[in-house]
Amino acid sequence: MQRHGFGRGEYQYFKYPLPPLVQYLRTTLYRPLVAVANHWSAAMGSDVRYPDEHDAFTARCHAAGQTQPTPLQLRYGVGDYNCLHQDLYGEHVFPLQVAVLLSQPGEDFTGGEFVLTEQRPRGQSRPEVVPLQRGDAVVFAVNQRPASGSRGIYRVALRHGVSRVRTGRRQTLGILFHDAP
Ligand SMILES: O=C(O)CCC(=O)C(=O)O
Ligand SMILES: [Fe+2]
Repeated sequence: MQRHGFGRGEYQYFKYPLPPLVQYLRTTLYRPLVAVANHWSAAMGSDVRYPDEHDAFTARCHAAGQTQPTPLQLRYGVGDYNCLHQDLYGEHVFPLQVAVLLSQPGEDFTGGEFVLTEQRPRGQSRPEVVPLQRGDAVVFAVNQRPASGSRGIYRVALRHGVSRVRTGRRQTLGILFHDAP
């Protein structure tokens, strides 16, 4: 889990060409997320805009030397966990990512909860556990998202991780839309 952050467990990045299902999920999930990404970018005062199709965004990553695919499979056994982290690898960052739980909580494993923390400016981090069943996907911010308060829009910084697996085995599919150098 070194490159992925820190923790205990196995992870495996897919290579190009991606398995057809992973490729399909990456390109089709991208489309509805572009509107959110562009809205967030404008709200946070950034000039970055994301193209409608994932191919065009991949071309942008590749032109900047970010050519390594980032979708990955993660496997956690007893005692494994994933420290709170952000999957930032280069200049080009698509601000949302997806994780799909491939195992059934309570049957295949216990513990191993998907955890997010949200940090408001000058604030402490607020934890959030996202309850997932096998086959559920969670869409979450890679780095920052805008939030509105009484004094306008401010940035919330997110981190994500997985609490310790207590019994069994937990598997996930992680889909990031930017590639890595
Ligand atoms: O195993 C998980 O639920 C989270 C994996 C992860 O860190 C990711 O998909 O980026
Ligand atoms: Fe991650």
